[in-house]
Amino acid sequence: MAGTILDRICDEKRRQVAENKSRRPIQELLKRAQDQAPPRGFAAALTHKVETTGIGLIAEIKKASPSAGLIRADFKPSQLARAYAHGGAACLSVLTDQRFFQGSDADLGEARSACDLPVIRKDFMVDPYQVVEARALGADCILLIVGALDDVELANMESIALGYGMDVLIEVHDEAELERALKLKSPLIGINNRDLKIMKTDLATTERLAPLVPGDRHIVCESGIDSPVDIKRMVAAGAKRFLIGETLMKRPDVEMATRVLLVGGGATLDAKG
Ligand SMILES: O=P(O)(O)OC[C@@H](O)[C@@H](O)c1c[nH]c2ccccc12
Repeated sequence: MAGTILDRICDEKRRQVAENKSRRPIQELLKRAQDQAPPRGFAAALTHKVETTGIGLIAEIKKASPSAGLIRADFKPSQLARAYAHGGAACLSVLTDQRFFQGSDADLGEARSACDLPVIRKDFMVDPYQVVEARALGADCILLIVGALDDVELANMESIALGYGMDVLIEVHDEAELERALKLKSPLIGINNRDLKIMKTDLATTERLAPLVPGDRHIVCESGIDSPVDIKRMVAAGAKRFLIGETLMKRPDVEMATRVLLVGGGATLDAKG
């Protein structure tokens, strides 16, 4: 049987990383990573918004995806970053994968320098080289997808990221993956409502897994959130942190859409409104 979409993406990623390694030796990246200002504090910014407004939003900058195709034609990462910041997001997520999401490393730099929000490099990490690359690009957090990595790879990449002072979002989709995620150090546990193996979303995933997440970890409810009603449903399931892309990226006025979603979902306004 042919592999899943996730397998295909990761195979392609391994090819790209091999290419990048020969083009840009790790020594060069290590130096660039070292020259960066310290990370902005991704998990801390989320917690701050949760404490001040009730909801911490990671707003995603995503031009296209394998499941949706082209999401937004008018795509300017710096403008979108400012809109999300003014709309009340705690953090940004920037897709840097080119082949499947039409993103780029440059998008991350543009978004991050346009505002003061912490940024997660949203990509498929299959090699420690990419963690150093993320820091060299200025990323404040990385994503590790449990379903794509073994325990040794996860622990290794997590420790490199934590060593740089970055945060790590550990993404799971089922009970077995959650159990493996809980062996790691990072408190940020992303429950992906989208099954990356078949690209279908179901909010019941968060309802099923949230009760199994210990109180010292923070649930990030990811994917498929369409409306304030969905937010309220996920809050009732125990989520206070959200990762939302498509719904916001499809709206012409992204700032307004962000605010409407947050306030409609039950967030109170903080000082910035
Ligand atoms: O656009 P949505 O349905 O709101 O989802 C955002 C985010 O959760 C999704 O883009 C995502 C979650 N995990 C990923 C891993 C790789 C690529 C993308 C993702």
